[in-house]
Amino acid sequence: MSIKVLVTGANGQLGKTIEELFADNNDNIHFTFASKEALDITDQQQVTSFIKKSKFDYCINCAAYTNVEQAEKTPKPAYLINSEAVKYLAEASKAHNVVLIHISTDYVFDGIKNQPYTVNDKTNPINEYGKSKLLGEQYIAQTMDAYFIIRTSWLYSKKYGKNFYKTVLNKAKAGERLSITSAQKSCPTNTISISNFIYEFILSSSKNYGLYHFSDETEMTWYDFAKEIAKENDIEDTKIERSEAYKTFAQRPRYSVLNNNNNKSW
Ligand SMILES: NC(=O)C1=CN([C@@H]2O[C@H](COP(=O)(O)OP(=O)(O)OC[C@H]3O[C@@H](n4cnc5c(N)ncnc54)[C@H](OP(=O)(O)O)[C@@H]3O)[C@@H](O)[C@H]2O)C=CC1
Ligand SMILES: Cc1cn([C@H]2C[C@H](O)[C@@H](COP(=O)(O)OP(=O)(O)O[C@H]3O[C@@H](C)C(=O)[C@@H](O)[C@H]3O)O2)c(=O)[nH]c1=O
Repeated sequence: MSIKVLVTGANGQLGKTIEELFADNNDNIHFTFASKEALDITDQQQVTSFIKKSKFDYCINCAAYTNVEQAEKTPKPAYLINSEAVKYLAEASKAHNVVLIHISTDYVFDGIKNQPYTVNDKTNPINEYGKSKLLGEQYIAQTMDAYFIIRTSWLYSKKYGKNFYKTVLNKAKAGERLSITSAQKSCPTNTISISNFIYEFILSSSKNYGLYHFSDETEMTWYDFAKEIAKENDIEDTKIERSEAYKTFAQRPRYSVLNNNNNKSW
């Protein structure tokens, strides 16, 4: 029997990675990749009819509002996409027996802890993006049982989307001087790693639903990460300067390493 999987927000960096890795597979898993244009998750009617029509087994929600700076300035769209629309997905998934796989973020934490955050740690987001993502998590947990919420950190793809890796690489290649903060620490996570993690849930037909943490394992600051990016691409890093206080509009957690070994399932 084939397994039918809907991927929302399919043109983002995670959606594109899942498509590249798994669209052609020998596991009888049939993916439908829906871009924002094909399925706007803030349109409740569209969400309901899209999910009802195709009898999906899983929905991987890769759609999100991910501009942390802009969310702080004009929060409304972030709440619409990261909270309200997630509720629509949860309600439609529940009504049509679809398992919802939803991606969340290390920014649900305040960063005051000095040890990796477990799924049992108290959330306390310090910016609007983090608050909107936490509300999305809460809507799912209030609405349904058959879900996987996977929190990850500092996601990057070397190929797709807009992210820190590509920004730094492009600026460094162009010979620009970069001032990069060392005031935050977490684990950059390649979209390939989390795509594999997600695929395993589907392959295994796991019913250990609940909240998970998944990140790559190496802790570093953004400054360390920028240095790594230069090194990996054989670019001279003399123009990458450490900054203690790079000015931003949104606050970020000082420390948001996730503990991957203590997942909560039921
Ligand atoms: N990026 C990161 O560092 C991290 C991301 N995450 C989470 O991982 C998940 C995937 O993120 P990532 O791939 O990086 O995000 P991207 O921003 O690369 O992709 C998100 C996609 O969602 C689309 N989208 C926006 N609004 C809607 C809508 N109303 N309906 C349908 N699609 C929409 C975007 O389209 P468009 O661009 O046209 O608006 C974009 O294609 C998200 O849940 C994010 O919160 C978690 C931790 C870290
Ligand atoms: C571009 C740039 C950023 N920075 C700082 C700003 C910020 O503190 C940090 C990272 O900047 P960015 O804006 O790229 O990253 P940011 O938007 O904070 O990344 C976050 O995105 C959301 C979606 C998540 O869920 C998080 O896990 C995390 O990945 O680096 C510099 O210090 N120098 C620079 O030249």
